[in-house]
Amino acid sequence: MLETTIAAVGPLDEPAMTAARQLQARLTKPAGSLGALEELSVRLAGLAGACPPPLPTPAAVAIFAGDHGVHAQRVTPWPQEVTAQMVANFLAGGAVVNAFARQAGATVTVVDVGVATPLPVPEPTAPDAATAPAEPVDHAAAAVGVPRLVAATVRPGTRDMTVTAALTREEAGTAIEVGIRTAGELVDAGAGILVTGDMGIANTTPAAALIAAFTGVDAAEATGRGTGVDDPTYQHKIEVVAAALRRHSPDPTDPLGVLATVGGLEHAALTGLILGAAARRVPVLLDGVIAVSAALAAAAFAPAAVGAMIAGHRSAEPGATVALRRLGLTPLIDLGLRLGEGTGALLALPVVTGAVRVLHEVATFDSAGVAEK
Ligand SMILES: Cc1cc2ncn([C@H]3O[C@H](COP(=O)(O)O)[C@@H](O)[C@H]3O)c2cc1C
Ligand SMILES: O=C(O)c1cccnc1
Repeated sequence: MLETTIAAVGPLDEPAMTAARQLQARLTKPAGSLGALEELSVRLAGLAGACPPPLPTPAAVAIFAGDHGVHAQRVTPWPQEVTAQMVANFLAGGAVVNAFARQAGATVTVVDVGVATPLPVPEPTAPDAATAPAEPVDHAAAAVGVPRLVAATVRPGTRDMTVTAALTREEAGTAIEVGIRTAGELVDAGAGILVTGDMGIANTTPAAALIAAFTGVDAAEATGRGTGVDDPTYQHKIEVVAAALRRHSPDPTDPLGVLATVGGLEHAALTGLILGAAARRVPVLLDGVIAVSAALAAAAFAPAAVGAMIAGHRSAEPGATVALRRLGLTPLIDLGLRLGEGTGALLALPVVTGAVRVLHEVATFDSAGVAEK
């Protein structure tokens, strides 16, 4: 499935991009006045092979959840059980990603690709103060439905990458295929854009290792404070990333090997989601540092996959900026977010929709009778 997906990832369609550039030039606004939205609209035309491209709606966020053996190295202050507890929170609709998904009218699919502790049994559905929205939900919310859980555990968490490979190549490949399958199901169900989400306590550590492995920067440049570690823990976390890189010397031209040795199950599944979206020529809106580390892997498998990627936001994690620079992507928003789950990407969704809506709805100088300069 990975091979056929990679083979299906093609270049952007030049005639559609030319048509979009020509249309942008005729719309009732000074040329270039919509800044980054103009180039985004051109790229989405190239991805769809049509001008205007379809509105990127409805949106579907896929949150891949997994645990990490490197948690044993004390790279995060949070207990591993929080991964499973947050999955339950996603399913109950109580996390930040749920609030932003309701706002954006996005569906939420949670894919357990390797949570190590049993998922808490969900409470009966009576809303309580913790999960009930403060106001009646608007009609966008009515479209999003109930968060869905897909059980696709490859193994209950990775191995500790400072001791051994986090995954076998086969396990990494299976997790990638979970992501490809998820992309296919969401697109078949009508999604016009896929949004990346992640949950996995300690997952900023393998994200940093992946970014260092694919870009060649050293561990200190790729590593951030994740959920917010203190100075001694931060220094230790950099050393953990450096130790994993020394142990495995991952080869950036072998993305499956990189994901297996220093990656994570949700990182691999996100790689598959991105490749699956690119193969179906549907845009994929990237969230934070976990998403962009997976995007580097996707680009290593299929360089043309970058054409389907939109950087939703600039995570505060320094590795995210390193990865975005390498991918040649400019994030749409920069709000100092460092949460993950898909939250930053969902906030950027109206920007993407706006970029495309312009091509559908804005009058031309001719049609509106507006004089040109
Ligand atoms: C309550 C809570 C909710 C979260 N939602 C996303 N993350 C984020 O933080 C984790 C990564 O940070 P680190 O590598 O420092 O552990 C991931 O689970 C990520 O999705 C959360 C973390 C916590 C604690
Ligand atoms: O950028 C992210 O996605 C992120 C940052 C910190 C912690 N968890 C996720």
